[in-house]
Amino acid sequence: MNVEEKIKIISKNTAEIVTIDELRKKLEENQKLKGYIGFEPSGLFHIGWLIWAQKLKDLVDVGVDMSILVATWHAWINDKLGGNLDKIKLAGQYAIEVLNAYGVDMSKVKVVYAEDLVKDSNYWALVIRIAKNTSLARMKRALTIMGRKAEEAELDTSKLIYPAMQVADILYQDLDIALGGTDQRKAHMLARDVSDKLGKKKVIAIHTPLLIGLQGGQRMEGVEEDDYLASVKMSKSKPETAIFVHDPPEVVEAKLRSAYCPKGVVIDNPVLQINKYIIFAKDNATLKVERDIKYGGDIEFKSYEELEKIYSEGKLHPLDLKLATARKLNEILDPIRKKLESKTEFTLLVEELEKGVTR
Ligand SMILES: Nc1ncnc2c1ncn2[C@@H]1O[C@H](COP(=O)(O)OP(=O)(O)OP(=O)(O)O)[C@@H](O)[C@H]1O
Ligand SMILES: N[C@@H](Cc1ccc(O)cc1)C(=O)O
Repeated sequence: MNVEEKIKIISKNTAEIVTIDELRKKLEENQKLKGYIGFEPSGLFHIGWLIWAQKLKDLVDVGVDMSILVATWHAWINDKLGGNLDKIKLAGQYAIEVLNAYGVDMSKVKVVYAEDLVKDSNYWALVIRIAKNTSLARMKRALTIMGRKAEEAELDTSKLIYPAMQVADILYQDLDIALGGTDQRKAHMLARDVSDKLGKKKVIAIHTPLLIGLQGGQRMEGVEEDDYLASVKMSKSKPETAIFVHDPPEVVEAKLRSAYCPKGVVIDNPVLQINKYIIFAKDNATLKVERDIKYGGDIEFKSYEELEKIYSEGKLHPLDLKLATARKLNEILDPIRKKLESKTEFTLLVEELEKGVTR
């Protein structure tokens, strides 16, 4: 695979790469690249996460040495799962299982637990050096990477340490690439800025888009784009906005039937976004819409662009799109559901998490 082919695969369905020139240079120099994504293991895995899971897969496919950080301590700081570290760890194993079932070749991905990093005093030296090079205001603003507002730094002091830890995760592991949704941007920019001062490698940030929640969104003047997206994204702590990977087929269909999807509207339409970022993210994907002959008969889309065009022209009824999307999404989720059903420890965890999601 040549450099341009690699770049094409890496950049497909990304919101931004900071910077693409740095990435190209490293690929041209044939450097062996090390990348990571971190996540807080705090419960149910929703389909928004499949967007970065796909990118994780792509990066593995082009030969990047990827690791996944199970951010147990970070989740604990962020008050997830009632502060129960055992449950947090189990939720981490559950997410790894989902990634495996989704088709990420986990034999090629190193799984790192936050415990592995925090046991080394050098890690903590880095955290302090990062804090020393970051203003309090910037550290507070970075709290959006944990789904919190800057003011929430006042809740307890550990929250202020979280962004420095996330930056230390990157610098400590000497990474070339940090992957995450666009809401992780502030951590990655901070890592890039302090790396110069600390004489560390400047990480390349790859950001995947945030899937909007099933309720869609209402843009308001004066609200910054990042804040808007963070408030309307599909989120596990707002289960009513989300389709979870373990949801049974009929639940997936019911959720899609009631999703925001006005006729002809493309912007912030979750059903179209599911097509763009999840269904058509797969090679050679198609979407078959079954319709009565009097409504134009069956139609098969071979690319997302084709689908978007027809939909924006009002030539495809929302319900037809929703039902076709449910069918296709269920095909993608089927192997994940089957894998999870066969593991009782995870079925119990899912049941428990469904009863009382804490953040
Ligand atoms: N709706 C989404 N679409 C795409 N990626 C997402 C979405 N929500 C979160 N992510 C990405 O998933 C990773 C884990 O995020 P996070 O744990 O904050 O998920 P979450 O569902 O928003 O959880 P919480 O509701 O607990 O904040 C991050 O890289 C984040 O950017
Ligand atoms: N901040 C990320 C989780 C994370 C934690 C530590 C990291 O190094 C990376 C990512 C989130 O909320 O999902």
